[in-house]
Amino acid sequence: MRLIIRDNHEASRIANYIKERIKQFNPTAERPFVLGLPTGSSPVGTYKHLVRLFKAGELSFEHVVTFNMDEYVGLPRDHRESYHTFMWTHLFQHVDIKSQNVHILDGNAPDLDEECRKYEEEIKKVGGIELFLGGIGPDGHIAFNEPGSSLKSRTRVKTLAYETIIANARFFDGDINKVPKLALTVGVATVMESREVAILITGAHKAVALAKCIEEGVNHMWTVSAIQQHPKAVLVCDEDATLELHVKTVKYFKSIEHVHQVLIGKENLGLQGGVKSVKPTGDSHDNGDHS
Ligand SMILES: N[C@@H]1[C@@H](O)[C@H](O)[C@@H](COP(=O)(O)O)O[C@@H]1O
Repeated sequence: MRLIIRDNHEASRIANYIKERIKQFNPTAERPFVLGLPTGSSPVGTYKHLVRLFKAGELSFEHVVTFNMDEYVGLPRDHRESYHTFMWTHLFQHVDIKSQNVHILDGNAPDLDEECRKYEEEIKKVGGIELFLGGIGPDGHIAFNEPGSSLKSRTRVKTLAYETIIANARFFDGDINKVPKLALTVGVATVMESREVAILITGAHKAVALAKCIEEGVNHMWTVSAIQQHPKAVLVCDEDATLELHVKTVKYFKSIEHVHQVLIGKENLGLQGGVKSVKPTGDSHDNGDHS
């Protein structure tokens, strides 16, 4: 696993990385690039840059299939805070993605369990997720996999933790009563089965979660910690999010990153398998498998 610490949340680098991954994959209608996507404030800048790249003619979503992480239950699809509205507002309506290639769980489906089962099936049908971009909650949840979720969980209905309801009240006029109490979410295993995972973590309010995630063991009370067992994972965080980490941990990951940048000879997210001639030894700074 890699930890990349930036002074600012460098949305353009992440967007560029996604662009590069899609281009390298060279997707076609028969073999699309399958991208997992989050909502929340963390990815907004990344989506803005992806739109910019599309408008500049540098990126096409024509053969990209997306699966979103989660959706509230019972919120009308066209509600301003539904994740459907979020995704179309921030990304999909601005790019050339085909609407049939967009997958977002339907929180108003008559049979929610069936909706979740079908979602997993759809993911399987397209050959699994290539790259899952994600965010976390202050309680360390990934998607809506709240503390105590099984690390083997699949897409299902979840009751939101009180902490999450409070955190998300900012989107509902600060009124916790307006925040839906249930959501549909991909499972921890659904995310971890994707071939690559990139998680954005910003802000001091997520510092404890980041520390739990990388300095302690895999634990269902901090579901993002499951990422420790992923063979190709990266966490991108800002300085504020590192506040609860040991100085030694921060120095370690910064030095790894520094060496990596020197080896590849150029600034990039450090996610790419750009080292062709030099094979560094040890974990976290190899040819891009981030293990
Ligand atoms: N279910 C979503 C998560 O998928 C998201 O990662 C989290 C973080 O949101 P933000 O980026 O706004 O902090 O918010 C919600 O809880």
